[in-house]
Amino acid sequence: VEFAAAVGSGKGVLGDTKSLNTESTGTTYNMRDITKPMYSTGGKIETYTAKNGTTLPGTLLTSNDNTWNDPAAVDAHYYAGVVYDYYYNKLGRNSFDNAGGTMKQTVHYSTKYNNAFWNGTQMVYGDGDGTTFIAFSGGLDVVGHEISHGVTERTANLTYSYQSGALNESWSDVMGNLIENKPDDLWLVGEDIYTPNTPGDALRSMSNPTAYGDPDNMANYVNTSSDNGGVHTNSGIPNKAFYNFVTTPGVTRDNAGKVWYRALTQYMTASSQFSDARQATIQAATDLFGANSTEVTAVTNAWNNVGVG
Ligand SMILES: CCC(=O)Oc1c(C)cccc1C(=O)O
Ligand SMILES: [Ca+2]
Ligand SMILES: [Zn+2]
Repeated sequence: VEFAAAVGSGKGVLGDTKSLNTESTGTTYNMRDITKPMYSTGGKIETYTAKNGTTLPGTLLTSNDNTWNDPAAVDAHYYAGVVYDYYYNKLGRNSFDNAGGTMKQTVHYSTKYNNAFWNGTQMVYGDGDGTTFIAFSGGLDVVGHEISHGVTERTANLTYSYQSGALNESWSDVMGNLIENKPDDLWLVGEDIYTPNTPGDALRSMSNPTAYGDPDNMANYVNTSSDNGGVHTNSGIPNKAFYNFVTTPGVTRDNAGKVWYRALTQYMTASSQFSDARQATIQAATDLFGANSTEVTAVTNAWNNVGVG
């Protein structure tokens, strides 16, 4: 039987209704998006549920009427499509592996699980405990962050500890920010899924890392062994460098993304340190816009401002 692309709908984690790309089998519907360019080589976006267990990928979500009542799954599916589109349309990357690999995500992983992660082949989202976090797929910057861990793993493969780990984290925050592109709280990370009872807070701030206790200058680099050498804290320094760069007059968000992506995929390696990231972004900006471009001047000043010379 020929399966066909269909459009269903469902409410997301924050109660908003979204249209979903699904697959009709003729009698039922699968949460499977077969509309992306990667489908020409068999690539799809598929969403599964772990039913609060830890077996992956779990069970592919189905519906008998193409109306979907699992908010975490609705957002995971829809936002994965948004992330695919950004990488394909803005950066020319065809899925996380640049080979049209099927993007799989599993929601309802474990119980009250306050985390989301890329496990090397797929995305995994916890539901949160309902107080510190709600379902992790409910934040587009979070979904972009997590899938970008997959991109990083397949490219520079930045070792997830100390400075290279902080770069790994920062590049995920940057891509999540570019993909979410939310004007009202542009620079907050994870605001949609963090502490539902405390409006206006977030996991991190890229414009003002110190507001959340994270450094925004090399002079305040946190020397610690916890959290793999402070990867979620010291990311404030490259995050602030990106903020400086992208907010420089004449630098567009799209062009800033092109510079950061080219640096990651062409110049950075597993052991890259902050100074190597500075050099990689300067070289990428030079490649793309010329040695005397606004972008080269801006990115150089951006790193100088955070004390990375
Ligand atoms: C922006 C998403 C994020 O940082 O998620 C994590 C959380 C909440 C805990 C531990 C690790 C991560 C991660 O994805 O790095
Ligand atoms: Ca955000
Ligand atoms: Zn991360």
